[in-house]
Amino acid sequence: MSRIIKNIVITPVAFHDMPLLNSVGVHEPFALRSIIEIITDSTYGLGESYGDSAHLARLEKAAEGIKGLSVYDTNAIYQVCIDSLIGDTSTGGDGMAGMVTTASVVDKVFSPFEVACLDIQGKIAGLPVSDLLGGRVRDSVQYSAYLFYKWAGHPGQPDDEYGEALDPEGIVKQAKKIIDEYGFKAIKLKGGVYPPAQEVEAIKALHAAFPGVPLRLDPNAAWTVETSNWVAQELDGIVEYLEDPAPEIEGMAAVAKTASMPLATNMAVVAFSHLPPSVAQDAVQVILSDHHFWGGLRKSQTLAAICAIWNMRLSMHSNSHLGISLAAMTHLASAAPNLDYACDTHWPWKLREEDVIVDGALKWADGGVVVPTAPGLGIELDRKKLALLHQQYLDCGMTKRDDTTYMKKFRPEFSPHIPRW
Ligand SMILES: O=C([O-])[C@@H](O)[C@@H](O)[C@H](O)[C@@H](O)C(=O)[O-]
Ligand SMILES: [Mg+2]
Repeated sequence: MSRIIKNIVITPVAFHDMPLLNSVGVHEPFALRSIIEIITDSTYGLGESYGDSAHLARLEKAAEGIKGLSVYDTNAIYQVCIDSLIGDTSTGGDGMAGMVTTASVVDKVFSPFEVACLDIQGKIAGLPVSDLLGGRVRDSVQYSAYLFYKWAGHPGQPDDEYGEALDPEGIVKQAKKIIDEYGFKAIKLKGGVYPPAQEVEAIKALHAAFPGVPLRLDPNAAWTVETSNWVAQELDGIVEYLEDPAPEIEGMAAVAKTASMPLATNMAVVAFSHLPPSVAQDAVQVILSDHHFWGGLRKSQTLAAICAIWNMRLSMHSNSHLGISLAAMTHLASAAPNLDYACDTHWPWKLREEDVIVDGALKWADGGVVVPTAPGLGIELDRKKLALLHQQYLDCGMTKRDDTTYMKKFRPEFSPHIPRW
């Protein structure tokens, strides 16, 4: 099988999303992604990334330089990504709505190409990607029930299947529905939406409704250090970790001094250069890895190794995504021995039928995804579905994720300023 990259096709897609609330606003009716196909003479490999226009332009530029390289030469591919960004002055555009602002742009651009190369390497070797990463330590990867406060439906549209969740009762109802469907064994609540006392009440209601189930609360840095300390006291013995209570490494370090539970982050420590100051201050005890911005699967393994050395634990972050990302996340988590928290996924918030991969390769069972054992990522592109979601991208007219502007359309007084409480 040929190892030389002959062509790269990048297709922007849009899929329906529900009105999920967070500290910066509310999800729009569609989430955007980019689907990356690396093509050789004999096969193809898949990657998935953000779909904002600025990110798409960066991917396209890097792709030009990557053509002609070998799928095994990921060092050269990384260098092309570095070079292609010289003089890039565009800002943002990563599809994270301003919540993860200091991740490495090079790592974000490189990631989907690396995943697609590993997909091809696995196909050539006749081995699943998990084997290329050192082998599976678990046959199924656990995910958490990722709960959101949400409106019943997008304004002006019918209610969606999950309906409204604006108080503790609504959150418990949502948890029951998601857990009934997927069997999740850990629960995360996205906070930073209501005053902390109400979110604490929601966690306590979940604790009462699901005794013994590990819980997490993530306000996306919407609280001051003082407020975070109060929440930490209230949730002592109730949450397995508090995620990004306060902004920045310094804020997290100040909370960590008194909080009884570990602090986790996908905002304060999002690049390798953030690790030394964080470790020095013992600011976070759990890193939420995310191969989309930590530079792919192998660099995520480096992160896992660093966490093991410095006695930090590892979990996994998620944004809205499709099946290619879920496959990559699952292979990575299956081969990371110290990734023993249930990973985050936005999966339940998309329509089941909306994806770009052939049905059946990713199987949900008991709150987890069974690690595919077919060569590569173990998934195939469904070109008809890809064309549909690409058409949806063209028709929806969105070119970037902007939760804040969408929120302001309905609540003009809304401000995404943090810390808010
Ligand atoms: O999708 C959302 O609203 C989340 O808030 C997401 O954007 C965050 O990046 C993420 O899930 C998190 O854990 O912070
Ligand atoms: Mg988070």
